[in-house]
Amino acid sequence: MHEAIDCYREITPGMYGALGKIIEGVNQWPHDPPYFKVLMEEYISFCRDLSRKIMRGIALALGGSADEFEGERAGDAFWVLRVIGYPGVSNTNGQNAPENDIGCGAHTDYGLVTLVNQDDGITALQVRNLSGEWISAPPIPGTFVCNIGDMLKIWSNGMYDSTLHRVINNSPKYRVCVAYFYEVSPTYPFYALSSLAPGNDPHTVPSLHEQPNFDAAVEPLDICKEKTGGIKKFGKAVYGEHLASKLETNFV
Ligand SMILES: O=C(O)CCC(=O)C(=O)O
Ligand SMILES: [Fe+2]
Repeated sequence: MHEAIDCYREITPGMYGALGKIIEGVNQWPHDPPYFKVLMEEYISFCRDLSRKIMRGIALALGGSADEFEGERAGDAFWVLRVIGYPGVSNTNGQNAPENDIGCGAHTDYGLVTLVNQDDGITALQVRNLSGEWISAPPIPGTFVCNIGDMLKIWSNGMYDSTLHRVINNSPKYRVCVAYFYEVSPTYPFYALSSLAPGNDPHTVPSLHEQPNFDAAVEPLDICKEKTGGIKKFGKAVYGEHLASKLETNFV
C-alpha cells in the first residue's frame, strides 16, 4: 500500500488532444506549508537538469551525439514528480515481526530515466537482477537510484533495459520517497510523422497548434539498431497511450 502526491508538467486543456486529457490542468499546490510550491519547483528544475545531463551521457555511450535526446525527442520533456508515502508495519513487539504487504508492485517505469530519492535509513526498494533474483537497493545518503524506463529501452533497441523494481517497507517507520520521472517530448511525433520532418515542405501540414497530439511514436534509433544486429527488437510505442494506461492502472 502507498499514498502519493503527484505533480506533472502542466498540460493546458486540449494541448495534446484526447490522449492528454487524463493529465490536463494545473497542479494543486497546498497553501500550507507556504514554501512547498517554490521548493518543489526548484527541486524539479534541478532534477530536470540532472536528467538531461544523464541523457547526454547515455547518448554518447550509445555512440550517438550528446544531443541525440535533445530537440524533438526529449528536449522539451514531459515530467512527473511523485512524493510517495509507505506506511510502516504496525505491530513490532520484537518477535515474529509481521511482513508488510507490497508497497508498490513489480513494475518498470515508463519514460526515459527516473531519479529516486529514498528516505535515509530504510531499505525497501528492490530491483530484479539478470538472474531473476530480487536484490535490495539500500539508500545511500546524497545519491539517487536511477531507473531506466521503457522508452529508453525502445530507443536503445534493448541496449538499456528498463529496470523491474518493487517496494516492500518492512520497517516500523513511515517511508517517504520522492521520484522524478523524466519522459519524452510529447510533441515529438508531430515532427517525426509529418511532412515537417527536415527537408520536407512545411507548408503542406497544419501548425502544431492546429494539430495537437500526445502520440509520441518512439521506436529504436538507427544507431542502436546497427549495434544490435540490424533488427529492430521493438515496434513503435505511442508514448501518450503508454502513459495513460499506466496512469489509469496506477490510480484504481
Ligand atoms: O519508492 C520507491 O523507492 C520507488 C517508487 C517507484 O518505483 C515508482 O513510483 O515508480
Ligand atoms: Fe517505479
